[in-house]
Amino acid sequence: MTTQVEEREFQAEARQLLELLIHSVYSNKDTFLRELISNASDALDKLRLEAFRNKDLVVDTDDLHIQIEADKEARTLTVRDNGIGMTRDEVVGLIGTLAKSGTAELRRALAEARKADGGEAPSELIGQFGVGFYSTFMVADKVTMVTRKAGEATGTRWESAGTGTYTIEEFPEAPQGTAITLHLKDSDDEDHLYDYTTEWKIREIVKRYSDFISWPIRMEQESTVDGETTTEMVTLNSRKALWARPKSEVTDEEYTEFYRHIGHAWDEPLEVISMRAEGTFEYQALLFVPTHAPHDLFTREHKRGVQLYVKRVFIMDNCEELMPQYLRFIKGVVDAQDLSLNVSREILQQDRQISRIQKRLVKKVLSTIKDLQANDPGKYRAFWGEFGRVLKEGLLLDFDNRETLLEISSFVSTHTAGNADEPWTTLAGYVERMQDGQEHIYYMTGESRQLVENSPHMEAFKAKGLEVLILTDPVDEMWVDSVHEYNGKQFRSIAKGDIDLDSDEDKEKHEEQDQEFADLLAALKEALSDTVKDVRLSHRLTNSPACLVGDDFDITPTLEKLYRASGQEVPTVKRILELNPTHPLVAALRAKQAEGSDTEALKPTAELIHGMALLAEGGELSDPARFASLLADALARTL
Ligand SMILES: Nc1ncnc2c1ncn2[C@@H]1O[C@H](COP(=O)(O)OP(=O)(O)OP(=O)(O)O)[C@@H](O)[C@H]1O
Repeated sequence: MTTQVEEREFQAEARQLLELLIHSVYSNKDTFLRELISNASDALDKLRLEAFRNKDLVVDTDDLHIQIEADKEARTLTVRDNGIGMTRDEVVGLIGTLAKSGTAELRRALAEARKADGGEAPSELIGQFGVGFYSTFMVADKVTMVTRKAGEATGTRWESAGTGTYTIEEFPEAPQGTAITLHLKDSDDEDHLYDYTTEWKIREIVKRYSDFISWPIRMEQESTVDGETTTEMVTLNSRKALWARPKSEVTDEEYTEFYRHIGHAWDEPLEVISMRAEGTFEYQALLFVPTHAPHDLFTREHKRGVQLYVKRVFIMDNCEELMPQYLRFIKGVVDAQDLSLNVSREILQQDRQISRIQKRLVKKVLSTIKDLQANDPGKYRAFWGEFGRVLKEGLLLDFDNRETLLEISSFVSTHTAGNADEPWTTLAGYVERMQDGQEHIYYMTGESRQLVENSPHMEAFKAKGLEVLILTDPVDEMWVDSVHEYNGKQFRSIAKGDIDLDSDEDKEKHEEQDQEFADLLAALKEALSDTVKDVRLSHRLTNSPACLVGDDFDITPTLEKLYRASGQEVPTVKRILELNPTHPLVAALRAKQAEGSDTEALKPTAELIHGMALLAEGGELSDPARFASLLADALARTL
């Protein structure tokens, strides 16, 4: 059979990354072996599962393992597995391109670091990201991969020096699985580039990073007894499932490496949660709260959550039935004893035991966060900064745990804004600071802190020193509509409904003002009938002439925008224009009206006031050109 060697180019991003790795002075080069072993272990998991599910697949699963072969003379190191393997298209797609999350994030971080430094990016950055297969180019100047997908008749050989191109050809004699051979660079201890053909070095790396891998990692070992040299195959890893060992017997380092393996993560876990249930339905769980949020946490691509094992056998990644959406950042393993290996997503969805496990896991995660909040505020703040936005989705979705979620949530408020040490308040903190006679927890939603803080709606609250929660995450727009109270105190939007913070005495004055301004209000209402549903006097303004408010159950303009951005049709909600009777503009307008100016003449001013109110809260004018021309006319008349 003729095999044609084809030369191809790496995708542009992959080329940049390779360039970086080849010239990297990053000190921890040893991690390349962890990445290769991790990929091989995943490939073995996949094969076992596939063979179990697809009885027609002709594969030998008797001795699934990983083998490391070092050749001192040739200066090569090979990591071989007899796992699922890859087709030619998969090799091109998975290895030749760079669609992966971690690497995209790394490129972004590098570009940012470059911009900040104005020069070279610190190569230490690389070490914080899993660059997977590509990390081999830190230690090798040529990499050869031979692979055959389980069930396929022929294999593929891939080779690259990492300099922009790779070759790919058919390789009929490839055994099932994948063998990756690194043609090692010369060792240079100063550059942390060790001799990766030495047995002790390989042993050390496997022990440190991959001891828990459940498949045997084997290597030939030479020993000389009485001048006679013999070789034997030894297994380098203990293969102990970490979740089955008591927490006291596992070191932090072991947990970290395990977390990195299952979570495809590069950071340290913030918290480790270990659980076990015995009795009618036995399971063990090992969960991790990450330190950093992955960048794709808010995209549909985000997939890696909790893995399901059944009696030590890997069954599936991202088992949504075990962890609700709003805790999708939690990584880990649940190993259930009493499920069938054949279990499918459909079965899991209906399994009452599984939903019971989920309930317990959720309670445990939430109580861990609560403990952090009480006992380690620094860690809690780090957690909240990374995952608060996701956790708040639970306020909408998890009715059972709503109270706990409200307790462990934090918010920016007018009391905390700008305080770098204490940027958030809990609701308990807010309630403690409530003024005598204050009944509600006040909040305002909006697109940014600055817009909310400077919004006219805040004026009376600032004047009276009343604290307001500043809610600027998209999810805030949603939960405030379904969560009505915390500890008996109702939530109240300061941009909705009729807010009146004044005393009884003031209220009498308001009645008089309402009468005085009645004609003006009616005329403005008529002039603006296409845009607003009512015009009334305001009791929340002290400086601005006007603001726009919604009725209690109206959706906010920000929410309207969010719905539209997600492609949903929403009717435009007409709002209420509130005027400040003490503002000179409003007072003068009333005087003019009393003199008998007609509604037509009032119309341009009415439009301008409405436009100003919209701009003041950061809104968008529907016809900016018209607003500008009305403004120009009005100014011209003053000159
Ligand atoms: N030994 C292998 N056997 C089968 N497939 C493999 C093997 N090594 C890599 N692959 C495939 O190539 C893909 C890319 O591997 P790579 O190590 O670059 O990234 P990854 O493992 O997906 O991500 P991460 O770097 O975040 O761990 C893998 O997802 C897998 O599908």
